[in-house]
Amino acid sequence: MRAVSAAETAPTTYGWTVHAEKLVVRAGRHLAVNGLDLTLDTGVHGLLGPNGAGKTTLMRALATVVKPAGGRLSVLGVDIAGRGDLRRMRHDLGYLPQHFGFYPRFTVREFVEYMAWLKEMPKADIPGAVQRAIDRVGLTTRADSRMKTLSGGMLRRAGIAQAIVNDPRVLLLDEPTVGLDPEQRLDFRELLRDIGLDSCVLVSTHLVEDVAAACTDVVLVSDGRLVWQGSTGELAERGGAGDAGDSATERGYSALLRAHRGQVSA
Ligand SMILES: Nc1ncnc2c1ncn2[C@@H]1O[C@H](COP(=O)(O)OP(=O)(O)OP(=O)(O)O)[C@@H](O)[C@H]1O
Repeated sequence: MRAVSAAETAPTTYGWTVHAEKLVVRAGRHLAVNGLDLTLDTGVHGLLGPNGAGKTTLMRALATVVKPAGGRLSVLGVDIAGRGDLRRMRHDLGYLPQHFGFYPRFTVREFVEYMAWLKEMPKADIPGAVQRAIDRVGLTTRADSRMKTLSGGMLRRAGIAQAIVNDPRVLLLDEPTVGLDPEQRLDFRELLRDIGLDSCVLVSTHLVEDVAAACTDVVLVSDGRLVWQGSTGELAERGGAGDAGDSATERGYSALLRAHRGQVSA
C-alpha cells in the first residue's frame, strides 16, 4: 500500500484528476493535439490511436514537459495551461517517456534514487521507496547492475521503477510494454491494476490486448482529438466480423477508427 500524505486526506477541491478542454499542444510547428477534450479519474486508462495521433504529445503536456498552446488543461486541480504551481503538483506525477535518458554507468538503484531526488522526495524515504519500486518491476536481482549492462526490456522496467518510485497520484506511461517478454508483460499488467486502484494511470500502447487485460477504460485519439472513450467491454462490442483484428477488442478499435475516418472525409 502507498503512504497517504496529508494533502491527500484534505478535501478534494477539483472535479477530475485530469481535465482537458479544447486542448492544443504543438510538436515543433505541428498542432499534434488539436482541440482535445478529456476527463480522467482514478483507474487505468488505455491510450490508443494510430501512429502520429498525438499520444506522446498529450502525455508530454500532462507531464508538464511542454506547455499547451491553447485550451484548458488541469491535473490534480492545478491549471497546467495557465499559471498553476507546477512544482508541488510534480511531486505527485510519475512519467515514463517513450525515450528516456540515463547515465549508463549508474546502477539501477542509483538511477531510481537520482530520479527520486529530482522529484524532491523526503531524503529519509528514498532508500525504502527505491527498493520497493525496483522489487515491483522485478529487477531485485539486477538492482546493483549498471544501466548499460541491461537488456532493452530491463531498461524499460528500470524506467517504470523511476516513474512509480514516488507513489504518484497521476502515472503517465508512454509505451511501457515495448521490449517486455510475455512473462514480464503479465506481471506488468498486474502492477498496473494494483496502482490503478488508487491512482490515475494513463498508458499509451499499440498493444490492444494489453488494454483489454489491464485497463478499466479506453481513450481513443486520432488527429490530435478524442475519438471515443469508454470501457474495454464497450470497445469490444463496437467491432464486427468484417473489422480487422485478432480479438473483439482489436476489431472494436478498427471499427471506431474506420467510422471516425469516414466522418472526417465526409
Ligand atoms: N518535433 C516535431 N516537429 C514536427 N512535427 C512533430 C514533431 N514531433 C511530433 N510531430 C508530429 O506530431 C504528430 C503527433 O506525434 P506524436 O508523437 O504525439 O504521436 P503518437 O500518437 O505518439 O505517435 P506514435 O504512435 O507513432 O508514437 C505526428 O504527426 C508527428 O509527425
